[in-house]
Amino acid sequence: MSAGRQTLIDDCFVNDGQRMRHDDVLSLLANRLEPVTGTTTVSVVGAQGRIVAVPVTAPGPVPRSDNAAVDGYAFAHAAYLKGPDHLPVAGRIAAGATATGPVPPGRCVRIFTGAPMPAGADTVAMQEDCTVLQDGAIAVPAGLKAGANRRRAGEDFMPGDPVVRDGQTLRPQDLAALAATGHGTVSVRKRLRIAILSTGDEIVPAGAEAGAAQVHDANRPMLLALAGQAATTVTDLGHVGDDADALRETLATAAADHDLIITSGGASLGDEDHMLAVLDELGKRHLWQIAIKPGRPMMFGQIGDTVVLGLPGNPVAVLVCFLLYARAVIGHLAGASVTPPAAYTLPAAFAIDRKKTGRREFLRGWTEADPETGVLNAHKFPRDGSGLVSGLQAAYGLIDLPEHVDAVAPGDPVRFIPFAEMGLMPGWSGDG
Ligand SMILES: Nc1nc2c(c(=O)[nH]1)N[C@H]1C(S)=C(S)[C@@H](COP(=O)(O)OP(=O)(O)OC[C@H]3O[C@@H](n4cnc5c(N)ncnc54)[C@H](O)[C@@H]3O)O[C@H]1N2
Ligand code: MOO
Repeated sequence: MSAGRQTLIDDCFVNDGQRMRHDDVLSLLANRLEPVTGTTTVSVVGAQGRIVAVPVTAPGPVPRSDNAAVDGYAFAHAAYLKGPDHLPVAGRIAAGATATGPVPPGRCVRIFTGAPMPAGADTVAMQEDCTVLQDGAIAVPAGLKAGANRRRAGEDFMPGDPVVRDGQTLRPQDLAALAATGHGTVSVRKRLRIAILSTGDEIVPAGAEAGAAQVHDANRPMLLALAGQAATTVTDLGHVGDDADALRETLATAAADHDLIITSGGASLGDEDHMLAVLDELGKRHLWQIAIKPGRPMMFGQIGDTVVLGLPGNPVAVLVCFLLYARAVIGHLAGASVTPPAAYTLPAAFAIDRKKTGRREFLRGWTEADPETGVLNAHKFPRDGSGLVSGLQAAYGLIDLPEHVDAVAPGDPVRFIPFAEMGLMPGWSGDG
């Protein structure tokens, strides 16, 4: 974060106990956060996942000239309409060659896919449709339209057309567009510096021996993977116990050289939960307690100019809070355009007899076609516990039940947000 830049407004306007609505949390994050990353120039090769800092336009037309879309024979359509259907071959143009020409009327040139159209030719007959006659002339079938099998200069990009816009996260096809329009480099945001910390006396690292009262640290590998994208660098701060001094020191040290710290655990008000007190002591808190389930005790604040997100300890709350809020925070700080994920309205394949109104709930779910009707339904993981990592694995997305809903009957329309819409892509295997 640049020195002297005030990213967050320094007031703690949320009273403890007063829970903020989901939409208001998103507005708060959008209003209080701005990009903190500088810019750098990188090669187009390998730039996937980086965030565009400066919009790019096409300097010239693409294709750069009219060219053949197929291997075959190029000729003037007007002469072909009037003249004989066999055309002597007047030359040959391969892809990459300079166009010769002009092609004399009533003649054709041998041409290959991607080769520039010679002057005097506007139409290409595909070689499979043509016959090479004994005298070497080409018999062209009747019925070809003017301009057939010809690609026009600029039909993909005209000079000045936008190629990528600022705030856009570069996808492989965007790299193709940059390269196709002649760009070898692109100006992108520098990587956002994120630190990840687990808290709790009961936590032991993945792979360590654990007693019956201990819990393996599931959150840290998940958060490191979620936060570790091309547009970020991620520091693993490991784990601290329920010790206010150790937590204070770890957070203060990390704040010196990170833009964002994400913690999990210790977010509520138990005697061993220290996040709230330590954050209040070291910095400012802007939010604690959201009217959602899971993830209610998430906190958002700052230590100096470093943003702090204190996620609850339950792994389900961690994933949900990351996808709903941390992703938006990272986007705002890293200079990305932040847009709400697309949600699909689908019939519920489950029932919920009673839901508390005034609270937004995000259930773990997936979609499945009804075997009889073929209609896609939303299914929910049968158990709701916030500690169930297996439910996260079974899910393909979140079922979003708004505040006013008090029950769900089978067939009721519900909003389903696929994980892929929140940046969690399924892998290569068919079943995610
Ligand atoms: N009296 C109240 N108790 C609880 C409340 C409440 O409002 N009043 N809220 C509940 C809700 S909702 C949640 S969520 C949790 C949040 O608690 P904390 O953020 O303080 O988290 P912990 O107590 O440290 O841990 C909760 C749970 O998660 C396990 N955990 C923690 N870290 C990890 C990790 N890195 N990997 C795997 N599992 C982890 C931890 O062992 C606990 O089981 O509080 C409820 N209680
Ligand atoms: O809301 Mo707590 O976040 O998991 O149940």
